[in-house]
Amino acid sequence: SVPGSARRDWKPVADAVREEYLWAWRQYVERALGADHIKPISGGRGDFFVEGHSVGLSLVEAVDTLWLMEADAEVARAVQWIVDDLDFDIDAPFQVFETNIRMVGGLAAAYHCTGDQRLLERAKDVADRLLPAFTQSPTGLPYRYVNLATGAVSDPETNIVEIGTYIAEFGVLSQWTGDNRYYDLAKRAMRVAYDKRTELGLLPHDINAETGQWRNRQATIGPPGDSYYEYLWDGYRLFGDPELKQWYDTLTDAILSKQAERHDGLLWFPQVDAFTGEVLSREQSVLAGFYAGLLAESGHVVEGRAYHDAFNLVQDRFGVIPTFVDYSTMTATRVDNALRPEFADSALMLWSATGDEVFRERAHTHFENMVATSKTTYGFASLTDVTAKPPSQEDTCPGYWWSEQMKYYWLLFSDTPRLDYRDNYLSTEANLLRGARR
Ligand SMILES: O=C1NC[C@H](CO)[C@@H](O)[C@@H]1O
Ligand SMILES: [Ca+2]
Repeated sequence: SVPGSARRDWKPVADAVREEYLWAWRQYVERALGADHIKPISGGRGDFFVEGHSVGLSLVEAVDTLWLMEADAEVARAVQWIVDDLDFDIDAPFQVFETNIRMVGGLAAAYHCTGDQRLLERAKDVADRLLPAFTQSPTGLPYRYVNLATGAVSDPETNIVEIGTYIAEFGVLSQWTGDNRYYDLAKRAMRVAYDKRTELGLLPHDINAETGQWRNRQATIGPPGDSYYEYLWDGYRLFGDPELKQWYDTLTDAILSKQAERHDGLLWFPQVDAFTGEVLSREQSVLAGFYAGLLAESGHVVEGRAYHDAFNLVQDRFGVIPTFVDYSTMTATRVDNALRPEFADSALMLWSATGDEVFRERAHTHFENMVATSKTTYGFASLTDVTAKPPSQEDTCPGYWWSEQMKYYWLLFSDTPRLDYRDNYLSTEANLLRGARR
């Protein structure tokens, strides 16, 4: 790490992050309180899960971020809305994966930060409404959708992300309520996929929840493979389960030996055929950038650094990382970017693992470029073309913006007393489930 004298004073950057965030929060409260999304260009309201049935997504995603920023009046306002107006008894199909990482996770994090028991009750309420997706499944792999009011399940054509990204949120619910059902259902689904790994030790990414059959041959560490691997490690980190670590290590060793590739001196992870190892595509999703942080925190620091170096070259080249780049030609094959947080996510993880200032510098560039390209009338907008001059915006702000990159920047630059920097856990949606210091 850098000697103290050379260490930059990051407080002005932390202040700027907090100022931008509280400005955006005021626009949301004034114009879209209770809506899943604010429309940042028009100031309108938008639904995420189900048209006409907002569940206050951006507000739920914001609570722990506001708390970490010591914006306690804003926290109280958000909690009041949740207690008074959030009702999950909605006769419509909700996507199980997205509802878990955003709503169960957001409410669980809000409870962890504030200690308000009513928030744990809400987290349990919505999690209980998701359970039929698991208990109705003949394989234990959850269906993709469940009706929150009737428990009717639908769509078995799923993937390893949507069957395998529950153990962090379900595991803390089991810990905090004493009911092991949540943990056991989440782990069982992960085991089913792991036990179907190929001879090469790789996993295809699409699977049928009713038959347990793989639906494709391609393996990826990007979507929809990414958070399955992330949650194997996270489940071990949070709950000490040695089986999860063994599954993670087995799959990660296979990925590093059969799904990693050096190109122009940089480390990349192509999509490969899980059964033969043949390279199928050298496109890299911006979402795959999380993997640099996961490798670093799980003991593969050299590879984690190298993968972040690769994405940093893309950030330097484009300013804002395109949704897909082909690393063999360094061209953008999809030029949009929906305010994706992964580069900042892994910068925080790598800074935590190494103490190396370079990761704060890279995250600072990510913050500055986001403000310069996404800030608009009533908030921050997703980009439709990062290569346009100036980059073009669309009238949407995703819920994860309220939970992810602004929190990563704040934790990187503020040294807030509200976080135990030595022992904490952020979920794949950056929900703080361990390490709040009240
Ligand atoms: O794991 C996730 N995947 C997609 C979103 C961010 O790109 C977000 O919901 C979360 O980080
Ligand atoms: Ca994530």
